Amino acid sequence: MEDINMTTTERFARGAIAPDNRLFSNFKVMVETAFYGNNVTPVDDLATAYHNAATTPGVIITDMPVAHAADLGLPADAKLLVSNDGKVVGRTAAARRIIGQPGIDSDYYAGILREAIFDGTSRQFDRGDVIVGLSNEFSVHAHLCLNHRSAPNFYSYLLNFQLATADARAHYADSAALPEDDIYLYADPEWSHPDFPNGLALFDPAHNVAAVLGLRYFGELKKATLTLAWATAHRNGFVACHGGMKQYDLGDRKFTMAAYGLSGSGKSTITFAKHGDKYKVTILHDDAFVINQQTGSTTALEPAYFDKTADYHTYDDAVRYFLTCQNVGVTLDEDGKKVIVTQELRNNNGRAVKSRYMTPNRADHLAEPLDAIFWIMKDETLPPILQIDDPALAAVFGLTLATKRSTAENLVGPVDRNQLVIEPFANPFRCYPLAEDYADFKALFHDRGTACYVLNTGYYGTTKVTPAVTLGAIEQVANERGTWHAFGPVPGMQYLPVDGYSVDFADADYAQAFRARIQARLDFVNQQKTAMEGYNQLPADAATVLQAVLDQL
Ligand SMILES: Nc1ncnc2c1ncn2[C@@H]1O[C@H](COP(=O)(O)OP(=O)(O)O)[C@@H](O)[C@H]1O
Ligand SMILES: C=C(OP(=O)(O)O)C(=O)O
Repeated sequence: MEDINMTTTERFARGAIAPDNRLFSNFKVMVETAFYGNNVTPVDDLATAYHNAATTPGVIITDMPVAHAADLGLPADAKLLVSNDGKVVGRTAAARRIIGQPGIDSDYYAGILREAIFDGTSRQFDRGDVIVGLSNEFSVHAHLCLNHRSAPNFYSYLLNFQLATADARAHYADSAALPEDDIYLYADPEWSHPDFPNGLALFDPAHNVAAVLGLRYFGELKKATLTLAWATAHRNGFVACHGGMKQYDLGDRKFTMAAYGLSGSGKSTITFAKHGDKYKVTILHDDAFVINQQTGSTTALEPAYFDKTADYHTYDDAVRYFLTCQNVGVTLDEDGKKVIVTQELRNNNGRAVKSRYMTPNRADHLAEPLDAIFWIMKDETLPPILQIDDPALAAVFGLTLATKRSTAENLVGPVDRNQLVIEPFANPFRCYPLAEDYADFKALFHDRGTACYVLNTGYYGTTKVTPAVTLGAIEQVANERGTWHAFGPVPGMQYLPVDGYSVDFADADYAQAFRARIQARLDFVNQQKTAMEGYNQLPADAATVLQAVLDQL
């Protein structure tokens, strides 16, 4: 069977097509079958995908040329394409349902999905193939079947992941075999159902299939694919990371770091920071990668970047690398040319798919293990940067990563964006028990001696931590320059003094506020014993570590 597949399984010997083959499930069969309908057209080259996108009603073909068009396999005169979604301009976490998790009635969702797929047969779809994971250590074959009306997002998808061209297939043909299904993602934004007014993103992670229904935002397709790829990685000896990763070449040594943060919290800003071009920086990726648990090496999952356009003005040099934009404006420049309007003028969370050429020193795989992990939080009681020396505390701070939701997310119901939320390891896409990620990250700190820092990219008290402060702090860590001070009475934690962000545990209000935040973390750990029928319950040491901090305060 293996010899007719790449790293994951697409084809099956006829005798292996049976209910006792663990690679089959009803969801896998439902989703994959839809790909072969006569309403589905295969699209296997970027020129066709570009043409389909450019001719979709409402798409704007700007007058902004795409840099490196030919290198990317695009028509030489390809332009930046703009498509806009409507009311919802972010990812809807509330739409996610994971088969196999407590409270999810798999028969009910099987019925919903069969009906959705039948409903889709009245529309035209496109299908295409990509590779997720850009090294021979980890690469997964993935297939998308998407409503043709969403041709702009189909084009973005083929750009965002590695298109499975004959060359790319050959390149990854020798990859480590993964005993897993290929990924199949079916998506139909025109689906609607009264029970799911905010859409439905349904996953059968054990069989690498998902259906994204009634949702137009490109990030849904990207993150659905990563959800399955991360779970596959996790099952096969890799740590799944929702983070940005880069490596500084400091002459006599290298400094390899990753920053983990919830959507919109600063991963891209930190990863792409140029530090005034003082250092040669190699970028692995700003959103997703996996760590090989045996060797510590890292692999990026996507060649391109999908980022906010908030910090780019129309004439920013980086805009040359924008391939598509979502939820941004268009106006005419002084020559009457159609150009994009960014900086959130039209709506929040304007986005662009940008090519890898934006980062001249880009690597898909780094052999050197991580020197440091930065947890990005938004917790008013944390100074701009903390160092956590104690490996147990380092893992527990990642486990209880406290942050706020940004406009990258479409919040359903009365959810306050200023409410502190705990999002373990900044990964709301995990579809396996949390204790497994806790064990993986704990091993990085305990066994590999990876250093740990916490960045606060929100407010410290009422003072905003600016990107300049965050980037300056990271630079000091990379250069081993700063002088660290004990963080009040907490053993194993230190902070880097920054003007305007003083730390004073003698201030009773501050000490009390910090204590309350540690208590909130402990409460979160304890709640996992019963929440979701204990699916995410944690080993006792997680609570013990937090209780020990509380006892010191
Ligand atoms: N201290 C900070 N560090 C990083 N980004 C910050 C900070 N303060 C504000 N920001 C802003 O927050 C946004 C973070 O977005 P981005 O880096 O794209 O996040 P992500 O990659 O995690 O989705 C940017 O607009 C950035 O300018
Ligand atoms: C696109 C997303 O994430 P990020 O802001 O991390 O790029 C997302 O979560 O939908």
